[in-house]
Amino acid sequence: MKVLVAGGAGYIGSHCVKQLLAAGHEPVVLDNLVYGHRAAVAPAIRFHEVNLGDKAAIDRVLAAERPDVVMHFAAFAYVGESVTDPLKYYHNNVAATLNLLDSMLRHGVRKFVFSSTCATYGIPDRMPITEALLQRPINPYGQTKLDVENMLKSLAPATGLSFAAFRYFNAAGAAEDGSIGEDHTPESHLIPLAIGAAQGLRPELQIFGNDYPTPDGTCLRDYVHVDDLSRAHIAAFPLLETAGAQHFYNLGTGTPTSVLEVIQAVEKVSGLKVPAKFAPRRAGDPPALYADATKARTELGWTPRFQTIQPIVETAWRWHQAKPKGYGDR
Ligand SMILES: O=c1ccn([C@@H]2O[C@H](COP(=O)(O)OP(=O)(O)O[C@H]3O[C@H](CO)[C@@H](O)[C@H](O)[C@H]3O)[C@@H](O)[C@H]2O)c(=O)[nH]1
Repeated sequence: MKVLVAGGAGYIGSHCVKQLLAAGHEPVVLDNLVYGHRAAVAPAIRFHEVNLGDKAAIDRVLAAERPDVVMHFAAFAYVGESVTDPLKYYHNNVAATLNLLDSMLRHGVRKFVFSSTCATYGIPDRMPITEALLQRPINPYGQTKLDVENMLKSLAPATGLSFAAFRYFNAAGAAEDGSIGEDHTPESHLIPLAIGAAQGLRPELQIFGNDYPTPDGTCLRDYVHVDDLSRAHIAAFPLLETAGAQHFYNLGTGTPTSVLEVIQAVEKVSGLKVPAKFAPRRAGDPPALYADATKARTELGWTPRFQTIQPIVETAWRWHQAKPKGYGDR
């Protein structure tokens, strides 16, 4: 398949591009490089430096490339910031996606894979989370992703668009060869911050809340390896052959891991101490989120190779050791 990967220079997108190549597909990357890194995409891959706010530019790319499938990873994904600047989230996560879909449909491209999130569930009534649970996001990040899911649902019957929307739990880890990994500027995610603190490259880690109703008082999350996520996207291609098909899948291991357990894993893997202190809760953080991914397992044959936090942190640690100096600078 020829696959246009929007956000292909970002964290999850770049890992997916690598997996697409390995599976014999033809990825083409579209990215504005505001958060992505050119160095995360192999030089041989065709690259369009385009902002999804620029409708004419997207149109030109779609007309020139005519891909079989579009995968869409380009979005803002920092939960804390979504609380302080929701408008930015509507521009970048909803309006930008509409531009992309509009252009796709005008050029007869009707297969779409969308990065959604477990943040669409908000604070769920039950755990683990199945796809059937009510979606009631508690931050604009989750809300904008749910808005796009709803947009896709209403477009599919009318336009023949077929799509798979993946509700990721916490994407984590790095390519096993250490070539690419997580690097956001500014960084807000737990594992890179904990590793940076251990290396003495970042300030002491703040643990956001130790009074949650969880076994050790810190939030529980479901950390899923980025290569496992990527494999699910590729496994969905056959489903997109049916015009108007709509698919939603949770992607997580089902293993709940607390913030303190992540810190312990980083200390064990690195042999270093993570300097950390307790801080107030962060707005918009649900106490616990972990997946029931039975649907992806049965319908896509998807089984995550990484089931627990330590081997995931091992890949992240390897990447942080290998990362070229200045990689995230701009
Ligand atoms: O400096 C930090 C950073 C994070 N945390 C905690 O660590 C956990 C994980 O946080 P983070 O790595 O920021 O991920 P989440 O906020 O859980 O958000 C991720 O998980 C969402 C689903 O909830 C995804 O959709 C988002 O893209 C992704 O950022 C949370 O309990 C945070 O409160 C800290 O204690 N200190």
